[in-house]
Amino acid sequence: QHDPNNLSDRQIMVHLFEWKWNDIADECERFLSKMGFAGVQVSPPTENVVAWEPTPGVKRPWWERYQPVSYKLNTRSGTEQQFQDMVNRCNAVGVRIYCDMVLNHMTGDWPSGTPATGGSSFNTGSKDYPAVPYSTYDFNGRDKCSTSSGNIENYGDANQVRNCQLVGLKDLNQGSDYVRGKIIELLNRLISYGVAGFRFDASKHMWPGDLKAIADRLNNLPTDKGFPAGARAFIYQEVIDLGGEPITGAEYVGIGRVTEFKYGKFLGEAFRGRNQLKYLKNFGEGWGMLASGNALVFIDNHDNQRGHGAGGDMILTFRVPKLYKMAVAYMLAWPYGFTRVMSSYYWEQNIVNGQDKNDWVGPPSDSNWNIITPTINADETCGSGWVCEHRWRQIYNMVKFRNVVHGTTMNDWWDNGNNQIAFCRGGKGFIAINNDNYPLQQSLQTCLPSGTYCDVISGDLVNNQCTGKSITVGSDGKAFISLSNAEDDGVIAFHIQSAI
Ligand SMILES: O=C(NCCCOc1c(-c2ccc(O)c(O)c2)oc2cc(O)cc(O)c2c1=O)[C@@H]1CCCN1C(=O)/C=C/c1ccc(O)c(O)c1
Ligand SMILES: [Ca+2]
Repeated sequence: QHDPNNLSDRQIMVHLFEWKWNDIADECERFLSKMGFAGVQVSPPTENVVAWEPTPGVKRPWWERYQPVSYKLNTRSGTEQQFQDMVNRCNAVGVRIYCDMVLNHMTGDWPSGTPATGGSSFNTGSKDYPAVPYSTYDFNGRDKCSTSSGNIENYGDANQVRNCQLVGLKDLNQGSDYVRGKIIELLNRLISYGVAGFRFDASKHMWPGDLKAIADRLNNLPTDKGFPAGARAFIYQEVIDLGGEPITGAEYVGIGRVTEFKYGKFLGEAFRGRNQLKYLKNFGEGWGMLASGNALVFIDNHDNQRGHGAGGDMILTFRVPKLYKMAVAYMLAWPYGFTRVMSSYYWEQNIVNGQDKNDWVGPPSDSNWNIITPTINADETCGSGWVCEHRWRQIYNMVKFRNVVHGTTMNDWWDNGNNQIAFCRGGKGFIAINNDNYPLQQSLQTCLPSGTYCDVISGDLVNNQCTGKSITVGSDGKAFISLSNAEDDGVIAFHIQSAI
């Protein structure tokens, strides 16, 4: 269903991509809880293939975790016990855990003897995964897929997209009672540990009817893990739908929310100058996107931040920090969808003919290929190869902003007819964005009570002082907003809880 099972004063999820379970638990307790995050999307917890040089030079690519070998909870992020500890520790401080679940397929083709993160054996030639167990009868074969290769060849054919193999990945038959039973058993085990919901990976490649049948048979969330009686798992389905294909996100909205990839694409285009920001006045359903209550929105995700995924080269990432922070600030101030903040790790790009040859690089790891624990610097940013966008002041302060204004609508929109915009959220928050190449200098309606407020983008409210800009609002709610195009950040934002 569509409710994230979040605490009411927490409205934003963070994707701690490739983090270890122990490190996520630490982050819940030392940062995510106090900053008002609703929950964490964690990487797939199911045992996956150890992808050692599928092609020369490629070692332990991030996408190995999207090739399950079994439903045992042993991965580079940790053991089943560490997983349970993480869920308990995060729930205890009000931060939910959402699991990224790869249910559409098992692995691609691998030589016999290829290892797996939990030591299980498997044979891709005979589609044999004894640790589940799955055998060839549990997969879509020639009876379901009509292409000569057995793989998806034409995204214009909805049957192929569901019943054929995605890039050679062994395609499970979710129409089979046995396969449904194994999937439901896995999801109910995670529910019993206190997980609040699931990302259904590659949902476009599964029949909505099968997903609904599975979702309907899940147990209620356990009251002994702090959920209200009758609570149901939050479900958000990855459906890459940028239009132009027969399969649309709309087919899946009855089961739960759907990832709205148009959102990040449109904002990437707008902030990169392809579209004037003034058009963002009706951003949402008015742009052909899903209904707000059905949408899971984000600026970038683990796949398209590498340039080739959905939205391609327009997607904003940590590599263009000024534009990225402006787009994230807009997303977190704008009353549409349930928002997800990406938290990445660094990798050195090697762009050849517009494509990053290193787009496969996995998380920071040591000489034994164990994932490295993020170090936290004195200024609360991350080190040792982790970007931790969620720890950037401009981003975590906008998480707070979104929580403060939750429940209000957007009002008092202003724009300069180009790329300077501003708007209120009820009488609780105000934001101005300048993406023109000249200063924004205007007296604007902020909708806030008169007083002095700290800009939460350029600084914080500390010891009743503003470490960044301060703004004085008059009795008419107006304030003089000055935002040069030459500043570090093209945003000013303040709210009733950043008042001095
Ligand atoms: O070139 C690649 N893949 C072909 C183009 C991307 O196609 C994939 C899509 C995909 C792309 C576009 C679509 O419109 C679509 O319906 C599906 O979804 C996946 C989901 C998985 O769980 C595992 C995968 O290997 C893929 C995948 O390869 C490289 C090498 C193999 C993995 N991979 C990748 O690039 C892996 C990508 C990947 C992995 C996990 C994801 O959740 C995801 O969204 C993409
Ligand atoms: Ca499928």
